[in-house]
Amino acid sequence: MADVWTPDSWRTKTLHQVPSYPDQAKLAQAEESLSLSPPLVFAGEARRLKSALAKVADGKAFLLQGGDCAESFAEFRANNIRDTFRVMLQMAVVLTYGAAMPVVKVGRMAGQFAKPRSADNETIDGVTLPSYRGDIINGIEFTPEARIPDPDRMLRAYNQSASTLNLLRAFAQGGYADLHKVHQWTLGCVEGSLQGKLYQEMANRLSETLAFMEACGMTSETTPQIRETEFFTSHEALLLPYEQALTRVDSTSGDWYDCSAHMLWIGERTRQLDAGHVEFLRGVKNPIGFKAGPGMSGDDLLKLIDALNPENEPGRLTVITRMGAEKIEEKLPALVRHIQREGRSVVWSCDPMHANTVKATTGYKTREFDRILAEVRAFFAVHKAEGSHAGGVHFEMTGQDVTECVGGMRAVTEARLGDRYHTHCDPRLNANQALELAFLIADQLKTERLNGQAMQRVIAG
Ligand SMILES: O=C[C@H](O)[C@H](O)COP(=O)(O)O
Ligand SMILES: C=C(OP(=O)(O)O)C(=O)O
Repeated sequence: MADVWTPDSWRTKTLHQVPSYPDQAKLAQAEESLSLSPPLVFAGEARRLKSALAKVADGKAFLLQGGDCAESFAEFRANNIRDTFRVMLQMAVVLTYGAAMPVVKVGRMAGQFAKPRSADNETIDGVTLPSYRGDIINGIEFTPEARIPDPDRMLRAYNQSASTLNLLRAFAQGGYADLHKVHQWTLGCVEGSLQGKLYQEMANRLSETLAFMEACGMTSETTPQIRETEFFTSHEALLLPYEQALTRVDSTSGDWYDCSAHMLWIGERTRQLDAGHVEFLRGVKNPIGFKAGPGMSGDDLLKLIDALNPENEPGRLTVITRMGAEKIEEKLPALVRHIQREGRSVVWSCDPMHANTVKATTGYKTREFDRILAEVRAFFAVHKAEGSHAGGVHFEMTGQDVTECVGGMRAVTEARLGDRYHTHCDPRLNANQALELAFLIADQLKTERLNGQAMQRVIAG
């Protein structure tokens, strides 16, 4: 790894999953245009998220990270943004209730466009074309023209991210997220389901509490925590020309921040220690994460942690494990032990989506809700056994009533996958499935909290 980091030092490294643009002059123009455009987030916000994540690392808060697998130009609608935001709010309320601790909300939104792929090419009916890599790179249409990487797509993704972020900020701070509106966040597709009913009951209890607090003088006007919420954005920092172009020096601290999102992560396919993505992210001061799949050894994990967070700063690093329901109990304990033994501070988060992808007999890429649940349950069990904090979850989900993952209480069956299968890449949880998971996690967090209290009583004698 080069000693001196610069925003472009990644260019001297091996690159995985970054496209070669045939039109280099157009690429340079797009990068120039982005580098002259306003940042999407500012450094102070990224620092606030880092402080919030430091509390997660310390066992005093919980991270909820979720949103689209791949944002797309075609699905860019205010209602889609609002509905995903609503489900995130609902999940956060459910989790806050269970955990009795703050929930840090981070969307896979306003920038989650680029996708790493398992194969470079795709073949349909004997025709082979380059794979689709997300709307920021090429088009999903199966034509030779659409699949050519086009640098102008970066500008469109930037503009869409700016509008999305603008709306998210308005929702989070403009009154929509006021806790008095807890009943109104319910989506039509959730009404009448068991999780919808559970949510209504919890919302009723919350309303009573708010009425009590109001009687004590704490209202939306007096208490910003009731009136508004903090909502952060994140995406996989895959397309490095785009990330570099949005990287700026913060005038307050003199440090570099990638201002395309508050938090960035490195994917499972691009976390090689000596390659470009690790090189780029080690130099920006945002809170960052990386995915850890079942092939990760304790030593590899430690090396990556030390490369990305040499000062062991709490909140800087989130390890997003994605082991698969079958492997997590075998693989995760050793990693947790190793990191505890070496005294590193990380947020442990569970992505139960990416190692549980299967192909349905109908040909659709899907995930079984039961396996997602099983990975989440095992994640909590392992952390409980190792005495560490199960810090967060990371989901691909949407507020839309899609049929992409099979199972759940309002079961999506394999035969119905085709009804509303809209994802541009991987299958997402729909609103009902996401809320069902939130209730399960809330139960786990409640158990963790009550066990902790019991332990405190024993220690106190
Ligand atoms: O979302 C993540 C990846 O891009 C995705 O799982 C890769 O999918 P593929 O195996 O279809 O390329
Ligand atoms: C590609 C992703 O995940 P992973 O790197 O874990 O496969 C993702 O989260 O979109």
